Formats: sequence, C-alpha cells, structure tokens
Amino acid sequence: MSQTHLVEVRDLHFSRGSRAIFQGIDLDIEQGKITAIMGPSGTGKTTLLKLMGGQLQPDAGTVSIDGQNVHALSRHALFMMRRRMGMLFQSGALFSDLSVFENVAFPLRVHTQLPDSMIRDQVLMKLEAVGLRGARDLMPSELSGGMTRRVALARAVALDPDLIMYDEPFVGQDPISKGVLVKLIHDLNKAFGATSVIVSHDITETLSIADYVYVIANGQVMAHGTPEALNLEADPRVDQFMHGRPDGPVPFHYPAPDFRDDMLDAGEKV
Ligand SMILES: Nc1ncnc2c1ncn2[C@@H]1O[C@H](COP(=O)(O)OP(=O)(O)OP(=O)(O)O)[C@@H](O)[C@H]1O
Repeated sequence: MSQTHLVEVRDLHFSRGSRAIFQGIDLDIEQGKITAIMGPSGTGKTTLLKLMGGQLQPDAGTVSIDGQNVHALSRHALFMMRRRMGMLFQSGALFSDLSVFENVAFPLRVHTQLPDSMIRDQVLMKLEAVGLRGARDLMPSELSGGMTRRVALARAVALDPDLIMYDEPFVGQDPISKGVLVKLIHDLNKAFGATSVIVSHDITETLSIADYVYVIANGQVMAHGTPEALNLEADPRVDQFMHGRPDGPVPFHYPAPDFRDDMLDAGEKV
C-alpha cells in the first residue's frame, strides 16, 4: 500500500435494509493530514466513520488502516486497532457520574496498565492541551456545552491515537467555541502527529483546517480535492454544497413516494 495513506477505502458497498447507502466508494486518507468528509444530510457520513472504526460490517469492499483490512481482523486485533483510534461522536456524552479528570482517564484505565502517577500525567497533559487543566475536578453537569466538547476531545486523544475521527465536532457550539475547537483540532493533529477525519456540515470551519475534502452524495464520491480546488469546482452539485445554497441539484428530501400519492393514500385511510 502507499506509504502516505493511513486509511484506504476500496469499492465499499453498504446497505440499510433495501436502502443502498454506499454503492462502491473509494477514499484515501493521507497520513498526518486533516481530511474532511462532507455531503448532504443522511448521505452516510457517520455510517462511513462507523465502517472505518469496524463498528459496522460492509456488504462488499474493504477498509484498510495502516495496511490491515479492518473487517478481517480478529476480535482481539480489532480491539488493539481501536486503541489507535480516537473518536469524537456527535452524541459522545461524558460519563455524568465521573469527574472531568476521570472521564479523560477512563480510556487509559480500560486500555493500559499504566500506574496512577502516569495516568495523572497523561490526563493533565491532555486537559492542558484543551485548556481545561483547571477544570479537572468539575463534574460534567458543571460544564458549558463548549467545555463538554473539549473534555470529550481530551478523552478522544487520551491514548495518543494515530487516527482521530470527529463526527460533527462543531454542532451546537457558539462562534467562539467553534473557533476554539477548530484551532484545537488543527493543533492536536500537529502536536500528536495524528491523522484526522472530520465529518461536518460547518463548511467554513471545516474547510479552514482541512487539507483534503471528499464530498459524498447518492452513495458515491461526488467530488474530492483540496478546499481551494473544490471552491473552484464547476459541477453545480459541488458548487451548491460548497456554498451552502438551499436550491440546486442536490435534494434535501429523504427518498419518499410521490407526495400526491402519499396524501391521497392518507386521505383514503381516514
Ligand atoms: N441504526 C440505523 N438503522 C437503520 N438506518 C440507519 C441507522 N443509522 C442510520 N441509518 C440511515 O442511514 C443513512 C445514513 O445515515 P448517517 O447518519 O450515516 O448519515 P449522515 O450523512 O451522517 O447524516 P447527517 O449529516 O444528517 O448526520 C440515513 O438514511 C439513516 O436514516
């Protein structure tokens, strides 16, 4: 495999029931870089992260991380592989009954045999990186939304992952928190020599730190390139997406039967 690709996705197919989510997609995630995965809502971006993390099994195709086919790994090998991944999921709440310190310490306690003194050093280093070393004794209920996301970020990088996956890291954040998170994601990637994948609808924030972008729609890679290249892309679907235009060739409806038929059908049942 190429030396510079940490992740290679090849001809990936995945369905939910009768609905095809991916119909043969190929992606390369370059080592040490920040890659953004963008696309209309419901197109399968979170699903793709779960396929990369081995939480979901593809119908066909492969996901290789550092040359290893994720879906061919034994349970133990997958567990070891997951140690190398940090995931910040949209719904990734903190453990409400654990302090900030213990939330960040949690992966270290589960995945390592480190003595308490080393766990303490690691936790304080990660909390320092997100600017919350002073908040170590607070409980999650005492944090703002932005602080919560930063603690979750510290927890996601607790094990110094090679690959960090962010699912909608900016959702629900005020502009200042968004700015802080943008800088953190960029700086953490550099400081820990990691490779980052960001799924996000926040185009401005994401493009400001992404080295490379994949736009996914209708089960396929619609476009890919550097942010600069995509901004100049003539394809009206890419243009609509990159500039957040509500009207254009990209539909926002979940596939549905004809509206008129649906209404008439409802009328008949009344
Ligand atoms: N557990 C599940 N069971 C069945 N269908 C699911 C499940 N999770 C997601 N889906 C469907 O899979 C499709 C892709 O969902 P996914 O969450 O990956 O999209 P997304 O691109 O991340 O969307 P958004 O940008 O809105 O977060 C959607 O149509 C969704 O309804």
